[in-house]
Amino acid sequence: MSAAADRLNLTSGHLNAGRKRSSSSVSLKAAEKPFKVTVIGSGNWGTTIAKVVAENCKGYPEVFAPIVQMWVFEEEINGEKLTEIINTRHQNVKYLPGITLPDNLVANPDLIDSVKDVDIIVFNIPHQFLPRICSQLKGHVDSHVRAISCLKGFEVGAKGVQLLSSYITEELGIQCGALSGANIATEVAQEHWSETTVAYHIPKDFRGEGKDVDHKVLKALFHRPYFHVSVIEDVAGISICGALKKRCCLRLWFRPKGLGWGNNASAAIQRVGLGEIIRFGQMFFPESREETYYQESAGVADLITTCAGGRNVKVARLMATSGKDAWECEKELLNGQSAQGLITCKEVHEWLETCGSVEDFPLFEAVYQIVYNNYPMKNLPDMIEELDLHED
Ligand SMILES: NC(=O)C1=CN([C@@H]2O[C@H](COP(=O)(O)OP(=O)(O)OC[C@H]3O[C@@H](n4cnc5c(N)ncnc54)[C@H](O)[C@@H]3O)[C@@H](O)[C@H]2O)C=CC1
Ligand SMILES: O=C(CO)COP(=O)(O)O
Repeated sequence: MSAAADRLNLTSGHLNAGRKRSSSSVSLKAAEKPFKVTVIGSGNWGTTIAKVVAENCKGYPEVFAPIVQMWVFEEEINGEKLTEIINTRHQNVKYLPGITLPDNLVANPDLIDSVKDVDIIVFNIPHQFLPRICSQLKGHVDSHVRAISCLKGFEVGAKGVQLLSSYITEELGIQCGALSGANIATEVAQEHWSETTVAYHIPKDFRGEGKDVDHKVLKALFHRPYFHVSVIEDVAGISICGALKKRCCLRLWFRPKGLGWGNNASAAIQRVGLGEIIRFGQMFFPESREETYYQESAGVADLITTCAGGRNVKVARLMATSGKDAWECEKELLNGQSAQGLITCKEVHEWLETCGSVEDFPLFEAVYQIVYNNYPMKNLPDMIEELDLHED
């Protein structure tokens, strides 16, 4: 293949050097052996990202193998296996109804088989299932494999609070970046324009352009005309935003409306929440960059969209208006999907308690007390105020 012919032009997007956007096309070297991609997870976001990835794998056969495997936690829907429904009718009728999936996306219920000979794994499951998935994958994933985590959450355990990408790297011995943004899954699935942020560090054992995953390959894998990708280095920054915005703050965002308060109250809570997210990053992940919170889709933009229409907000709204507990509301509203804010809220509280830092995060703590100890929501302003006074 000639030097000119073995390079592809990605003209629809911009690859970022730091935050400098370039509107010029990106030249991508054809892969020596097209990268084989597997998506682990088939929920609302898992299926959406699998659709995006499968479209691009079909579109760039010089870079990616055309068939994309999607590992599905098998279940029966009206007597039919979900994998069979996806592979024959090309729809995930339970988690992403009404969206036609590309026919090169193959649902596979066998986790180990789905990662056979794979080069790139895209993790996309609710974070509470990650430890079990990783323990099953151990020994079945070669160290040359690269990964991207689309999960939003932390792993909190004996080692403290860990990014999920770092957890995957530690458990499986593979380089892992992250994808996070203002991305309500159904909007992306319907191809309504959205932005996202991918963050990835090129590892020391990088094997070279055309042989290994770099920022251009990741851009080609995730960028669509309706899904614009910026690729940066700050894995910690985008992961912290994704985990904390909905887990610990967001649930409150809709509460003001549930309580009959207005936009001013919502804005106040978002302001305090953003401050606490940044403080959390600075305290526990000093490598994260403050500008990521303001400039990237994964930062304040995700905060805004999730407050406006995310699942955690819907759960919070029902809690506020019905008086039911969070888990009842999750069950009633989400048909098997997960409002993971409920779990992260507790995990973060326990971690802050261990560190003696609860008082540095009055809003996070107020959310925890409301969800787990039935503190009245209407006391929120005072709870934040009181804790502020404590600080003084
Ligand atoms: N849905 C959304 O709009 C967005 C979600 N995210 C994040 O993406 C990640 C994945 O979320 P979704 O795909 O929306 O999941 P989801 O909330 O739709 O969860 C359902 C998924 O969990 C699976 N599941 C149930 N029990 C399981 C088990 N025991 N083991 C393994 N899997 C099991 C189900 O089969 C299904 O695929 C989460 O971290 C979420 O925070 C990020 C951006 C947008
Ligand atoms: O992460 C999301 C949007 O970016 C979706 O948040 P929810 O899980 O609250 O729906």
